[in-house]
Amino acid sequence: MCPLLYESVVLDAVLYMKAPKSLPIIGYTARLLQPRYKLLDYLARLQSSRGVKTFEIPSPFVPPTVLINDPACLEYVFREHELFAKGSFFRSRMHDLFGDGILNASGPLWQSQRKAGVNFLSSANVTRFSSETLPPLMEAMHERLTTAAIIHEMVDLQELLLDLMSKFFGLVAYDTVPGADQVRAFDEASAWTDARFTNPLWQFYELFFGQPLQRALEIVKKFGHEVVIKAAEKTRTPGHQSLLDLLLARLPDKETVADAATTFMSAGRDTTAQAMTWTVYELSKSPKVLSTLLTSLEPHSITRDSSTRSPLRTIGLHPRYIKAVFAEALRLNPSVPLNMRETARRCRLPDGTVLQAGTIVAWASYAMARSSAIWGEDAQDFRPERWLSSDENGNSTFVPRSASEYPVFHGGSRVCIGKSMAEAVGCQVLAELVLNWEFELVDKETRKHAGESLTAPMDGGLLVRPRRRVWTDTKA
Ligand code: HEM
Repeated sequence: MCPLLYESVVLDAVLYMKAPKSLPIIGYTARLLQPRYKLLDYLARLQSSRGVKTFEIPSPFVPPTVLINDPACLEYVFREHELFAKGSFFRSRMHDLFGDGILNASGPLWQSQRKAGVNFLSSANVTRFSSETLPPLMEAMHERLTTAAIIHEMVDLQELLLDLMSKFFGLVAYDTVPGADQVRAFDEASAWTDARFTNPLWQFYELFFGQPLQRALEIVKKFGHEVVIKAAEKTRTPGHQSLLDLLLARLPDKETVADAATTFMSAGRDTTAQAMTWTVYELSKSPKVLSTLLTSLEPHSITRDSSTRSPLRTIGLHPRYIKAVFAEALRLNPSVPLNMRETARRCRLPDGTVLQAGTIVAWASYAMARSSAIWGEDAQDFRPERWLSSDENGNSTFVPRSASEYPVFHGGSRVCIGKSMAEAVGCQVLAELVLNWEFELVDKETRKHAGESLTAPMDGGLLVRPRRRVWTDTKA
């Protein structure tokens, strides 16, 4: 027998295991069609019972798909980014919404957008945005919470945070705040796009029922087009280049710039707002962590008037603990809970699994976070301390984990370029919120889970009753 054929048959048969409880003929189709959070919980259970093995997820309607769980395999995927590409399965589903925007682009178009983005998200800009653009927007949010507190009204904190981030990213990237209709249209288009990944008959379905998607896409595209025209006509401020200026200088036409702009907005706004929402949720369930957080923040805060405190606005001065809280909340509630690549040619994963060209390689950050093989027996617990190590003088250091164990911001050459921005803004807003507000969950009993979207919004929002935090002395 030809050695290549022998390897393919034997290794595929031995190591290419089907995930358990796969049904005959339809395989995993029913599981893929169930609500996203059920699929994620199932994948987490699979990982905790079977460890970090690679599984085939069979479905007759999609290309061969495997789920990888081993950080060594994911490290290989991140390292070999040309072998594990975005692929036609991903791109065809994302194209209507993102066109040739960075998340969907490859080759020179990707490189140009990445350079523009990295340039734009320099640490000087991140500091400027979080110390100049954010504070007035936070003021407006405080006012909204104050009104709610006075009249004992409940608010959807997720909605407020999404609104805050829409305004923030709109201002820093485009000098324009998107309207409510535009934000709603984007959210709707995102949910439809997400459904394309699990509904094998999406083209057929959209032919009959896809009008809402078409309407939403029209609004999103119009917004992208308008901000680009506005930026192209604007007189430049010397020494100050907006994201759009950088994109216009590097990309071939205005349509691609509009796609790129919409993609950047989406990559930053939803992910960061959702991460903050899940962090407040985790804190509200863990009073001990909240109390440690307040104690850690207090020396780094200033009293602005009799009732309001602000965290110091320099990122470097944020105590380690809030960074650990944010990282831990994201670990358990990753903004991109499930991700994928497609093999460009036949290859073998580090665990021996042989993959044919055109195989979808998926991984679930949500499930990996719950794996005791990766995080230890308390993997399921919200424990920010796991990110900190203390020396003999009690000084703590934040100890990052590798991208392949903690793929929340992806890894390799397509690692998220907004990580520092997300951490700076996330920690800033969270510090300001917890220093000034107590949030009582309206529904304490029901476990919250992610809704249907390309990212992980909290389904049903985060309904809270805000109350001013009272600082009686120097301690919380
Ligand atoms: C908590 C917040 C965030 C999380 C969890 C997050 C996560 C991710 C992940 C998982 C990817 C990889 C997507 C893929 O290629 O499959 C990614 C890519 C990206 N992110 Fe973020 N992100 C966050 C915030 C931001 C922010 C604030 C920005 C910018 C303003 C941003 C800009 C980008 C861009 C441009 C890419 C594409 C990179 C490339 O393909 O080369 N992200 N992010």
